[in-house]
Amino acid sequence: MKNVAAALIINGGHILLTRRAPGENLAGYWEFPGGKQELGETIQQCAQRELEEELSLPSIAGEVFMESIYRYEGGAINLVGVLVEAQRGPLTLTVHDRAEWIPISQLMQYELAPADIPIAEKLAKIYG
Ligand SMILES: Nc1nc2c([nH]c(=O)n2[C@@H]2O[C@H](COP(=O)(O)OP(=O)(O)OP(=O)(O)O)[C@@H](O)[C@H]2O)c(=O)[nH]1
Repeated sequence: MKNVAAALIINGGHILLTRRAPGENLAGYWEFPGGKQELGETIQQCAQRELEEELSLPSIAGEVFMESIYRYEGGAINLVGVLVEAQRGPLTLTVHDRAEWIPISQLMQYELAPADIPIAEKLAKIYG
C-alpha cells in the first residue's frame, strides 16, 4: 500500500488547504498538500519535498498526527498526516488551483478528499 504524506500546517488557529486542479484525480476536492512517499525517504522528507515542489514552501516536518487508510478504485493509500512548521507567506501554485489558510473550526465545511475526513475530524476536535 502506498504511503501519502499530508502536511498539516497549523498557524494561529488556521490550517493550509489546497484544491486539486481540474483534470486531476479527485479534481475540485480540497486536501492537505503532500504526495506519495518515494523509496528511501522518510514521511517527513516526503512532506517537505512535496511542499517545495507544489508550493515552493520551505518547511520543517515533525511528528505524525494520524494515519488514515482509504480504498479508492485504483488501490488503497495510507494517508499519513504529518505536523509541519512553515511560515505564512506567498505560495506558488503548480499543481493546485487554489490554496487557502482556513480556520480549523471551518475545516469540516470544505469538500475534502474522502481519505482526509478522519484526519480533519480529529484536527477539528483538538484544535477547532
Ligand atoms: N497530496 C495529497 N494526496 C491525497 C490526499 N488525500 C488523498 O486521498 N490523496 C490521494 O493520494 C494520492 C497522492 O498523489 P499525488 O498526485 O498528490 O502525489 P504525487 O505528486 O506524489 O503523485 P504523482 O507523481 O503520481 O502525480 C492521490 O491519489 C490523491 O488523490 C491529501 O490530503 N493530500
